Amino acid sequence: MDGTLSMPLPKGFLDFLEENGLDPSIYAARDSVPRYVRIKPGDESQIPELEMEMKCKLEKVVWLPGFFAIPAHIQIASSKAYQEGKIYGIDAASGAAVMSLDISHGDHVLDLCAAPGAKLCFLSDLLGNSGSLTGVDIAKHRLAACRTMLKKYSLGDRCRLFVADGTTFSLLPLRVHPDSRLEILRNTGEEKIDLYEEWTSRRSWKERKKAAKARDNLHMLSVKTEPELIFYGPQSGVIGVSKSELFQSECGSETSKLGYDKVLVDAECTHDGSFRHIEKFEHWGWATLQRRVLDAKRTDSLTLLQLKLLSNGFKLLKTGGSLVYSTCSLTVAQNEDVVDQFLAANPAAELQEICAAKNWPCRSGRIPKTLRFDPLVSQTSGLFVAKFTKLSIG
Ligand SMILES: C[S@@+](CC[C@H](N)C(=O)[O-])C[C@H]1O[C@@H](n2cnc3c(N)ncnc32)[C@H](O)[C@@H]1O
Repeated sequence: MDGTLSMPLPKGFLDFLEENGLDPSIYAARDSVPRYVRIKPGDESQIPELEMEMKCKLEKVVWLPGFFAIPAHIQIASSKAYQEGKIYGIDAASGAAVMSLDISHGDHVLDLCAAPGAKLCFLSDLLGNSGSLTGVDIAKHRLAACRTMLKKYSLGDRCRLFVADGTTFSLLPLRVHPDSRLEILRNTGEEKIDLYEEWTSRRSWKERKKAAKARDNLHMLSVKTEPELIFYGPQSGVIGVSKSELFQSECGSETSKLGYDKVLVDAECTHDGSFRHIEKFEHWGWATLQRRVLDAKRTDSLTLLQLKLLSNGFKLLKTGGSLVYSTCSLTVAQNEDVVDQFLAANPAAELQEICAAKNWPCRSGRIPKTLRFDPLVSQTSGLFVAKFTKLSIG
């Protein structure tokens, strides 16, 4: 054990850090890292009331608009503002990953690894009443948690959520004006039956039977063929669309024009940069950490997964659009190495400078233009961020 750390780390984890050239002292800095909250635009006037309720000062994060730091021991879950959906917890480094995308009014945005949904909420928050947001995650129960969050924070109006494998997901954004679709729905008589109507969590007996049959088939084939739509908001563009239209996959050349304007690939990783995640293993047992994080075979398959997610996210990006790749691992294997392999295989991909980062408390990754946040330098959780654009070639 390392005596300088307030949380004793097992030898296996320290070896993992050493093998990956990571400094264990970044975990010692965790006690001084605050908790971060974002206040939804328009609710800033509630700050004094919030401070009284939480018995602490909300320190403005000067480099990240709308973000506030509070002492790490303060729990926001019991506060009225949290329960009323006016503030949500999101680490400042996660906020920076989202800000790197430079969301503009009207953007169609894809979040390829969306659950549990903090970045999804922030994306929706930035889009406001414009564009669309598509969230994808392979874990249905985790994506269901995203749905709960979106509803709680009233951020789901323009969002649709698909349970799907992000390495093969291929649905393009619906670039139609939601209102024109609603008009079709109102005026279409006999075909209405095939068109999506307002989303409801209650499903008819017929739909439940159909879903059960699909599950049985899936079980027999043990493959998932089609993404499962588990939520869509009234302005997501889904209402009034037919199933065949919604599930029409991208087809090569179309994507350059009709793909997403912005894509976030916040990939599955070993989470070793997130000390709050590592801390959980104190309760779950360090053997679980060994199995889930340190196992070399798992890490190898993870880097392959990360590369596939990044490559597929890029495929779905329109020409001139921006993609952000992030992980909460600090290992080079899951970050710079993945970026190098991706760039070598994708001549249309170009690394971009993250302009806003000039004033951010982070350091450069091993590849220029990439960023690394960590508790020591940034007073945040650990995060790697790289931004790409898609060039028009050939
Ligand atoms: C680091 S978490 C994402 C955190 C999320 N962006 C947020 O801000 O709350 C990674 C997510 O990737 C999902 N995932 C793992 N493999 C996937 C795959 N093949 N396709 C899509 N999602 C995947 C996991 O279920 C997990 O929810």
